[in-house]
Amino acid sequence: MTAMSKTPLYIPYAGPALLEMPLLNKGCAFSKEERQTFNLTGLLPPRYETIEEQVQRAYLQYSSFRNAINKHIYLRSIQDNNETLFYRLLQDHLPEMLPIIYTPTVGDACEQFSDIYRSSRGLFISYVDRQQIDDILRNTTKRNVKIIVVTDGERVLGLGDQGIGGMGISIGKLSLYTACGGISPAYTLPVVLDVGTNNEKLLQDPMYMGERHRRIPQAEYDAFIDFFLQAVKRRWPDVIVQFEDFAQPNAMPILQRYRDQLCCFNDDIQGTAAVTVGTLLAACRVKNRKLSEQRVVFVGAGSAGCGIAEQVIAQMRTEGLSDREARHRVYMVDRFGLLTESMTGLRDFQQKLVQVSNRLEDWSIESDYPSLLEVIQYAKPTVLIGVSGQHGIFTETVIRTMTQGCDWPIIFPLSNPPRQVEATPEQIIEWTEGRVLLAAGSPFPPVEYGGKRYDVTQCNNSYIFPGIGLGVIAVQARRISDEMLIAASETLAAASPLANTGQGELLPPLTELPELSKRIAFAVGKVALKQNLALEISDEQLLKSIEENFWQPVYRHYKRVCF
Ligand SMILES: O=C([O-])CC(=O)C(=O)O
Ligand SMILES: [Mg+2]
Repeated sequence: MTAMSKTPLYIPYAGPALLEMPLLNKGCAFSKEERQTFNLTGLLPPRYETIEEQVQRAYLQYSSFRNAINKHIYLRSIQDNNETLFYRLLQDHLPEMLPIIYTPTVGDACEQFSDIYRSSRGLFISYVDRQQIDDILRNTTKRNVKIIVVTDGERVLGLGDQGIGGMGISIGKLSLYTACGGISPAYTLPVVLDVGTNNEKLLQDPMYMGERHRRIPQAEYDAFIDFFLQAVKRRWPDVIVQFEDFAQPNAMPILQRYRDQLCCFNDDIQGTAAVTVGTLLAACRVKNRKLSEQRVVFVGAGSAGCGIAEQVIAQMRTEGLSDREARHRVYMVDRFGLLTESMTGLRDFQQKLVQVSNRLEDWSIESDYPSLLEVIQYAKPTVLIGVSGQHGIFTETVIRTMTQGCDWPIIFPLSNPPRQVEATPEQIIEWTEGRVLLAAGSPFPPVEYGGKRYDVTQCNNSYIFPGIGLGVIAVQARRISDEMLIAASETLAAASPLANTGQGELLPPLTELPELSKRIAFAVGKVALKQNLALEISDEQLLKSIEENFWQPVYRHYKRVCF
């Protein structure tokens, strides 16, 4: 794409200030005429460059950094200097750069946020500033925000409480909304709510840039979340709010409280569920079996695990099982073992997923609750999903025992980043002797085993959320329903190269993410229309709206206007 996009942009900015606006800056791609018009002559090296030439230089510099975090810092500095160039660079090198701006390197960027901080991006909303919330939302230069990713930094990936370091994940997710979902960066806003941190290391760290106090009490916290969301609604009534990396005790209650009040969703609960069910459906298609025939064990019964489990159950019901039958097929294992009806202290959403005791009567178990290994021995699962954040919890014995009980097990170690993974793809391939349908939550390099190369499918939310955002914007949906998420999963499963052709991976390559996001957007938009949650438009108009909303990293021609 070398052509400039057609319509000119009328802007009142000029001189050095224009070069400091990342949404408008073009660096040496400002033409001679533009340099005259906007008082830029002499402020830039004299050569006029194309974006391709700029990408070439940036890529050379990028490649000169050896380690991932330095590459991340470099890319983020381009993003803060010239967003069009940043996204064009990403577009040209998507599979290489996705792990740098997103999982896994974004985890390091969150942990080291204050150490590597360079320039401002997004909004830092502190509890102490809450009375100024309306002013804060007016302080951003972005007037027409369509997607906010907000975190309170309490459970960043599998890395726990990172305080304001959570800003890194809000920025990373929104970069994917643009790179893969075509949402213009002018419409996105990363937010971190600073409600303190319980991370002692951060509280003691002289570099830490957040408020230095422990997390505020629950009642104040709940009121603050409400205060924030009401202010957001006043400022941008139609915005999509994506909740990201909230800790378990808050994630589900916030979603339940607000999902009928504004257009919001929780990526860790619903995005993870949608991508996992989509990948499971693809794996079942490869095996020529239904999801409702599988027995599924989850390791990790937090909001992510329980969210996926509910979505699996919903899918089994659509395949003809009763709710009871479906729930019998799903086993949740947490720190203390299998969730059973005799277990106390469970949260509401866990309570619905317990196994009834009389189904376990034949099991001979060693302590109060069956261990993971005992669940594998007695329940004989065909699917094993890890969302525990516990590295090494899928031991060799666990995997070998599972393999004895079923042909072609489906095993998804989903915890992020890679050092938290339940077992590495290499270990799982070795212990199953290559007879496994595998997907991991983070990117992993291909595995050589028995003279064969196994590419590792990445089952990550990034296959889902950019398409949902695009679909919601294209039809101006008012809410995000479960049915819209199911449509996203089904669209993903239908795109599985392995299921469709017997070749390739379970999910399409990352290079296809933009095209896949458009297909997901179409499916999501159609469901929103059917449910009367959106504008009344035809299929052709929907397709057109998706294309029109899909922003491309191409410089526009500028004309000068006065304030
Ligand atoms: O960011 C990712 O890669 C997936 C995700 O939401 C999480 O692990 O919290
Ligand atoms: Mg997350």
